[in-house]
Amino acid sequence: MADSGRLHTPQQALDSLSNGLEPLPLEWVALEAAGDRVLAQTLHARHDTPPFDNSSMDGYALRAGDSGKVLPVSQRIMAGQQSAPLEEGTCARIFTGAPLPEGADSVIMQEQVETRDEGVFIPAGLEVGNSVRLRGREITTDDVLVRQGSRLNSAALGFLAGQGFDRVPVYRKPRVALLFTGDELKLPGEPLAPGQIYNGNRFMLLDLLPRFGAEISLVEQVPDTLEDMTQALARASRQVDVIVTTGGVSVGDADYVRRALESLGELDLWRLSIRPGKPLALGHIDQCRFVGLAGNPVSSFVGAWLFLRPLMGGLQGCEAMQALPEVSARAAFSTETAGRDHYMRVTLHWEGDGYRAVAFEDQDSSILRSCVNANALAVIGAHSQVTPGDSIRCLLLVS
Ligand SMILES: Nc1nc2c(c(=O)[nH]1)N[C@H]1C(S)=C(S)[C@@H](COP(=O)(O)OP(=O)(O)OC[C@H]3O[C@@H](n4cnc5c(N)ncnc54)[C@H](O)[C@@H]3O)O[C@H]1N2
Ligand code: MOO
Repeated sequence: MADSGRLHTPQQALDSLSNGLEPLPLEWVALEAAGDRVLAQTLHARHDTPPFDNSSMDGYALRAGDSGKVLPVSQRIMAGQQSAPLEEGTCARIFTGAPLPEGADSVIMQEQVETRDEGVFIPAGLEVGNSVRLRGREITTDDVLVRQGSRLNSAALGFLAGQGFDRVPVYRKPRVALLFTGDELKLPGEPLAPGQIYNGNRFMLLDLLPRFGAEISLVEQVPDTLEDMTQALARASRQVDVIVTTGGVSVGDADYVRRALESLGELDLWRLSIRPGKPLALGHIDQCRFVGLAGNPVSSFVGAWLFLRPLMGGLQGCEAMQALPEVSARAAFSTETAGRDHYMRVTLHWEGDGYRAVAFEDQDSSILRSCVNANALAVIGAHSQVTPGDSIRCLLLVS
C-alpha cells in the first residue's frame, strides 16, 4: 500500500534545518585540542615557511659554478645550526634541513660525490637550486594559511604549528542532549525481562555525534508518558543547542514526542519520503533545535548521517559538512523500491576501474547489523528498479 500523503523530501528537511542557522560563537582552543574543529577566522602566515633556504639532502653545499672541481670542505652545518658565509672555492658539509650558507646556491647529495684527500670531487653540470628548498616555498608572510570554515585535520594542525600557532579560533561545539524514548529499553549490564531490549541507539549516537563535532552534554532515558517527555524537553531546551530524540515519533499510542514538542515549541516538519527514517520530526523550542529520529536503529543511524551531520556542520560554520561526498558504483544486487527513496547500506569495494556496491542482504530498518560494515549509503529513487551492474549513486559515510 502506498504511504499516505504529506511526506517531505530530504531537501525540504535540510532547508528546514538551515532556516536561520548561524554558527555558534567563536572560542579559542589549544592547538592540541583543535582536531576536527572548524576555524572561525581565516588565519594568515606569520612568517615564511620554510623560514630560511635549506638543504633537502645530506650532502655538500656549494656554488653551482664550482661543480666539476675538487672542493675543500670549509664548514659543517647540521639542522638547527647557523651557517657562516661560504668561503670562495670551497663547499660545506650539510645535512637535510640545515640552513644553506650565504653564497651557496645548490646542494649535491653525498652519494654523487667522490671524497679525495684534498676535498670532495663534485661532478660537473650541477644546476643552481639543486636540492635546495627556498625560503617561503610553502607559504610567505601574510598569505592565507587556512580559511574560516575549514575543519582542521591532522595536516592542518601540523601546518599551523609550523607557523607557531599554539591556539586557534574555532566555533563552539554544538551542545546536544540525547533523549531516548521506549520503556522497553535497558542498558547493557542490566538483565532483560521478557519484551525488553538493549538501547543500541544510545551507544551508536554517543559515538557518532561527537564525530560530527557535537558535545553530548545530556543523556536521558525518558519514560513513555507525555508528561515525562514534555518535562525532559523543557529541561533540555534550556541547556543545549540541539535536542536529539530517538523513537516515539511515529503514530503509536506511546509516540508522545511530537505532542510534547508542540506543547513547548513548534514542529517544523514531520515525515519524509525516505526509507529508512520516514517518521523524522524537526522543530524547535525557542532557540533550541529539535531533531526526532525514528526509533528503529537503522532509521536513527541513517537519519543522523543525513540530517545531524549537516546540522552540526551548520552550527560550526562548516560548508563541507552540508553534504556527504558522493561516488558512483556498480550495484552488486537487485532491488525494487516503492514510494520512498531508499538509502541502502552498502559496502563499496574498489575493482580497478570503479566501485562495486555490495548491499547487506536484510535492509529492514531494525537490522543495525546492516550498517556495521557499510561505508556508504546507496540512494535508490522511489519507484525504481536496480539490477546487478547498474550504475548507482552512493554517499560516503565519512564524518
Ligand atoms: N502504523 C504505523 N506504524 C509505523 C509506521 C507508520 O507509518 N504507521 N512507521 C514505521 C516506521 S517506518 C518506523 S521507522 C517506526 C518508527 O517509529 P518510532 O520512531 O515511533 O519508534 P518506536 O516505535 O519508538 O521504535 C521503533 C523500533 O525501534 C526500537 N527502538 C527504539 N528505540 C531504540 C533504541 N534506543 N535502541 C534500540 N532499538 C530501539 C523499538 O523497540 C521498536 O522496535 O515506526 C513504524 N511504525
Ligand atoms: O522509516 Mo522506517 O525507518 O522505514 O522503518
